[in-house]
Amino acid sequence: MIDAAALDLSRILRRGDRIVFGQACGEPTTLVEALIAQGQGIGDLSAFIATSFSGLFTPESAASVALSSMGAIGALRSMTRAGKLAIIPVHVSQIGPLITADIIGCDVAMIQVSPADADGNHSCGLIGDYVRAAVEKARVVIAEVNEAVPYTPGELIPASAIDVAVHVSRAPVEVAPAKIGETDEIIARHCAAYIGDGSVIQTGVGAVPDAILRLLGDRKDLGVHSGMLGDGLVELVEAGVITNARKEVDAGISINGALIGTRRLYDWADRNPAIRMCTTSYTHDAAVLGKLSRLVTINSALEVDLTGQVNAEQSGAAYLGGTGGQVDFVRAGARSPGGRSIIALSATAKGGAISKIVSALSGPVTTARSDVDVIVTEYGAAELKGQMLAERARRLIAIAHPDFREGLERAAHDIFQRGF
Ligand SMILES: CC(=O)SCCNC(=O)CCNC(=O)[C@H](O)C(C)(C)COP(=O)(O)OP(=O)(O)OC[C@H]1O[C@@H](n2cnc3c(N)ncnc32)[C@H](O)[C@@H]1OP(=O)(O)O
Repeated sequence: MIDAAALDLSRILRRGDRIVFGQACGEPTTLVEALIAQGQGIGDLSAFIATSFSGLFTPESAASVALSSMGAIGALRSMTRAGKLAIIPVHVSQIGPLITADIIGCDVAMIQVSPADADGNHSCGLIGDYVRAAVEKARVVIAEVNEAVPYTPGELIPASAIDVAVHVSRAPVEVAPAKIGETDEIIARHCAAYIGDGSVIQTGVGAVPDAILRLLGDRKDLGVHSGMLGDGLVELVEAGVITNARKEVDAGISINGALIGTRRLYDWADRNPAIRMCTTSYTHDAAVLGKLSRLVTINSALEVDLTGQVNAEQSGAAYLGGTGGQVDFVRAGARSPGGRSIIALSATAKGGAISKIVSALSGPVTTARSDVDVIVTEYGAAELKGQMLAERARRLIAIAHPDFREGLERAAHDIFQRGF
């Protein structure tokens, strides 16, 4: 084990190496700082990270390492704005397999782990997801062993798999709960209506998911199977609302890939058998998800067109979101007996200047109209699964902001005049 000050990457990395970083709050910030400081001297380095909330990646850091990601999620928007982030459209379920197949290259894995247990195993702490795939593929594994990272059940990395262990004691990245606005609360009420006793929920983090969780205090035996969880989880588990008792698999355990929150969440998760951190090949896997009944998935988007095509990635030239786990979970929720998949978004953006229900998307299709189930805005829920195109347009216009409905009616008339 070495101290961070002694880390000389020029002795470990080779020119042209491809690096994979642990993501979200599992980002190894000491290693990222070292790479940004020393990368130019090594030369021609590239790296993949799925999301980043640290703020360490800036347009200037691109001089040390060329970064790619599945989107501009978290603090990566400054990078897309500056044209310094290469985007790989990929479902979260596929990131691990793409690393294993050497399509997302991984010569060096840079990860953050907890201190080792008595058996010499480090916990992946705040992130399960593609860490193991990176460790198994890399020529060199560099681990930031952080005393402040909780030991979470699930993904363990044996000390023997680590080539360079760097000892640190610093607060991991935290993401404070989002401020919940009036619109978020109304959207949350429409979404919560789909969550009953025994439902298994998947949400992202952010204002709407947090607002939904606050509305579930009277439900019984909720389950959790999610790609990420925030602070909102803790209260519902402690209140006995989330028990996972009725899940067909992983009964009694909240399944999760990433803890994205504050110290409160991290302390709660430490050696807590009520949670298990898993790989994305498990959290987002169709075969695993297919075993769960009453799965309700809730994700967000930038815009939805009148036929139900969902764009969660790009508005014109601005890359704002990402593919993420949306399609994995939309398909799973739609297939689950008694389950639903919800895309929740406010009806307008830019202070009400533009509608998010649109006649034509300004960016790519993230979720196909043939996969989409329920769209929710503050004006209600549009159930689209199995509906004809013209009926979809009627239902979506009904949940658009009133100021935009007339224009959307005219567009729908033009699009559907042949009677689709
Ligand atoms: C750890 C993991 O595995 S991450 C996996 C989870 N992520 C995913 O699944 C990826 C897909 N989802 C996403 O990326 C996000 O949920 C999004 C981008 C769809 C929505 O993110 P939010 O932060 O809730 O969106 P929000 O409504 O606040 O808008 C974000 C920005 O986009 C802008 N925007 C939103 N909609 C539009 C639109 N239709 N047109 C133009 N701009 C828009 C907003 O104005 C805002 O810009 P600002 O920051 O300059 O004010």
